[in-house]
Amino acid sequence: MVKKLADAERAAHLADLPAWKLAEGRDGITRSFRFKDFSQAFGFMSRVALLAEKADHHPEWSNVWNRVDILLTTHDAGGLSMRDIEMAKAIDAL
Ligand SMILES: C[C@H](O)[C@H](O)[C@H]1CNC2=NC(N)=NC(=O)C2=N1
Repeated sequence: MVKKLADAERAAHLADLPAWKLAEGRDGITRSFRFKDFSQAFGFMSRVALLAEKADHHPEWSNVWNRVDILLTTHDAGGLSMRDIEMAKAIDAL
């Protein structure tokens, strides 16, 4: 059973993810992406979707034209877990 990260763990892992921030009002991490146009944004979302399926760990996200906003939180843990950290690193590596 995946567990929520403790405060000290969060700080350590977030130091490696400078583009991600702790979410307001949700126990997770968020990042906003801007692309040239909708087609680029959707292509990015398609790649993230494949990562999510492979990891069985899925983002909460929204898309408006060239903007993609992602929240990563672990529903099974009720908050931020290592699965979110690992998914954020995989997304940053796309
Ligand atoms: C049954 C399935 O493995 C689980 O529901 C997975 C699916 N994707 C998931 N995604 C996220 N973000 N959190 C989860 O706890 C989670 N659990």
